[in-house]
Amino acid sequence: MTAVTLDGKATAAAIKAELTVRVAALREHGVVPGLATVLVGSDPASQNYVRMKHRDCDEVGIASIRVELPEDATAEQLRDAIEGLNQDPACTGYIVQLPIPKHLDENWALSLIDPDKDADGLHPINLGRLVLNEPATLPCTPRGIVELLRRHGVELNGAEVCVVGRGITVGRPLGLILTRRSENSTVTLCHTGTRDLADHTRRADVVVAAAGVPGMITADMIREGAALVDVGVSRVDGKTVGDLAPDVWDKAGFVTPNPGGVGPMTRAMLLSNVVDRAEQLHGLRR
Ligand SMILES: Nc1nc(=O)c2c([nH]1)NC[C@@H]1CN(c3ccc(C(=O)N[C@@H](CCC(=O)O)C(=O)O)cc3)C=[N+]21
Repeated sequence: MTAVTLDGKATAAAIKAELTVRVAALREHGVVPGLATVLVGSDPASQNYVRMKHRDCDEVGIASIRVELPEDATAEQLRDAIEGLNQDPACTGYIVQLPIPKHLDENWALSLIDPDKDADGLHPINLGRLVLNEPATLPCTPRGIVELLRRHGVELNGAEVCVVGRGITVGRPLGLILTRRSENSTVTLCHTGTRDLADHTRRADVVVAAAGVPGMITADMIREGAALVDVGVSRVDGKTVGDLAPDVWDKAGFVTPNPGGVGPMTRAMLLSNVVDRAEQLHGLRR
């Protein structure tokens, strides 16, 4: 274990402390930020994530609203729930917990969210703003990864970053964020169609593993001293397993533990997006 730990849990705690101050200031202006979650169905992992998000809200003083729909909810019920939150002044930001049951269209549901209350940054308007270099609410996991690297002094300016995975919540938006002038990285976005993955990961100063394939990034695939970010969440024998193999710790310079890395940062950035939204909705920023 020679690598420095990119401690997401501790960094998230520091961010939550900063947010607590901003929430208190909002409350002094008579503004109470409120995060709502829409959970469709009863997947135990999703229930757990939603529970953690509400616990985080309590910690920093954000009010929280839970909306729950049955597994067999109709598109009309989901639309009514989303439109209800768009109209609800107590809700300053919200998310539709993904995945939703297969009979419902995820992109359709995301498109119904008021972009000004989109705490996940996954509404097409916000993703479009990101592409266009306009101010946008950014997706929580990519934002959390950038923040975690920055707070540990990992250089992104001019760095070669290899992102493994082209999903809508992580890989694709992360590539867009890192190639902005403010981050200034050179990004290689790898995926299941990549011919020689190791050829790309070996050249990288930073590897972000967001493929969801347990242990797929091994020590022989990375450059000595590289920073490694593990986004993978797979269940193997009742344990959470990431995309990094344990042997990377002896070769890398920085590694995110998993759990305790990207997950807590994702939740902290959700809170941060809610506070940003509440400040903006009430004319206190931007
Ligand atoms: N609309 C939407 N937004 C999301 O942000 C979203 C989503 N849907 N669907 C599911 C994924 C997954 N996700 C996680 C967040 C935190 C942890 C997390 O904090 N994990 C802890 C461990 C948790 C445990 O103890 O089981 C850790 O890594 O240390 C994990 C997973 C957010 N997601």
